[in-house]
Amino acid sequence: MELTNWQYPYPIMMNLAGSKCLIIGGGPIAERKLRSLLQAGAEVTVVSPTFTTGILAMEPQPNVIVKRQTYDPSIWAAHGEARFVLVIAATNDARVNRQIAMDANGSGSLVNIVDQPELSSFILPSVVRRGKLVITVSTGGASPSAARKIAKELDNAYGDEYEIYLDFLTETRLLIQNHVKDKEARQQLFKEMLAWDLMRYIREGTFEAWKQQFTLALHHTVWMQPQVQGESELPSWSFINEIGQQRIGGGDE
Ligand SMILES: C[C@@]1(CC(=O)O)c2cc3[nH]c(cc4nc(cc5[nH]c(cc(n2)[C@H]1CCC(=O)O)[C@@](C)(CC(=O)O)[C@@H]5CCC(=O)O)C(CC(=O)O)=C4CCC(=O)O)c(CCC(=O)O)c3CC(=O)O
Ligand SMILES: NC(=O)C1=CN([C@@H]2O[C@H](COP(=O)(O)OP(=O)(O)OC[C@H]3O[C@@H](n4cnc5c(N)ncnc54)[C@H](O)[C@@H]3O)[C@@H](O)[C@H]2O)C=CC1
Repeated sequence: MELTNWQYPYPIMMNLAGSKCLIIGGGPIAERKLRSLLQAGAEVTVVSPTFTTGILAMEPQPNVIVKRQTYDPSIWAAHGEARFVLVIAATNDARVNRQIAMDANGSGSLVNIVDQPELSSFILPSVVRRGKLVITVSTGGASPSAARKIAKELDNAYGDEYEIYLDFLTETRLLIQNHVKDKEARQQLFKEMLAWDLMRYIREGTFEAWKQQFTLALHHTVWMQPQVQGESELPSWSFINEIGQQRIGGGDE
């Protein structure tokens, strides 16, 4: 279906930890959306007269509130000031879903109407995760199956080593941010880090040994010595870069 009012979707990553969300409907589609909202740390109210066994199994969780009733606009008022950040209309009744889209208007909530993307303010992509790495695929509603298929291909292409890799980059980036005061040197270093063949070390099993050597060497650089912090005379970043490129085992280069 052509999403007539979806000319140029704006992709964002949201922090939903502790945010209140609402799902109307209790079928497999509602269940799928509930699962992903809970993983994101949201507090979810689910309104429906019937539920899948999967939803009922999630009911005891402290951040799941189940209401056994058909949709009623009073849910907005009953909820008072604390508005729902996200609302998902996932009933199998297109008219009810449309009504929810209208009632949500002006509530400040973003809405996903599972059978009418043209009434939605957000839609969900297919997702592949490797720790901090999140790869999302969207076709803007053109073909959810195609989005899923492409995500599956990426799922195969990006292995678990990316999780280890990103954890290392996070750790090292923080360390460098805290210790290397010179902005240009910092940014140069972040770029250089990407050229190090760390994925190869991870695959070869030499990563842990390399990391130990790297961390040790990094802590011995002038940057890590408290007395030189903030001083104008900074050593060249290329020193750390040299350490980064030093391989351990796995043959020579
Ligand atoms: C617009 C959107 C709104 C939204 O839900 O956010 C939407 C709408 C609709 N989906 C329909 C059908 C199917 N959807 C899936 C699967 C997924 N659908 C998802 C997202 C989206 N689906 C949004 C657009 C995403 C995009 O294209 O970028 C995924 C990616 C994410 C998620 O749901 O979390 C998730 C894969 C998760 C994974 O990776 O596994 C499957 C396959 C399956 O279930 O296995 C089928 C059956 C096959 C088919 O139709 O292709 C129908 C027709 C209903 C009917 O005809 O009855 C509509 C309504 C319409 O098209 O009008
Ligand atoms: N966006 C997506 O990814 C997809 C969307 N769909 C659409 O999503 C709809 C829902 O799919 P399923 O979960 O498989 O349907 P389903 O028929 O299994 O479940 C519908 C649920 O909605 C509840 N419901 C019905 N009327 C209600 C009301 N007035 N108030 C509250 N709850 C109500 C029912 O009790 C039931 O729990 C489908 O009709 C289809 O159009 C289908 C496939 C994928």
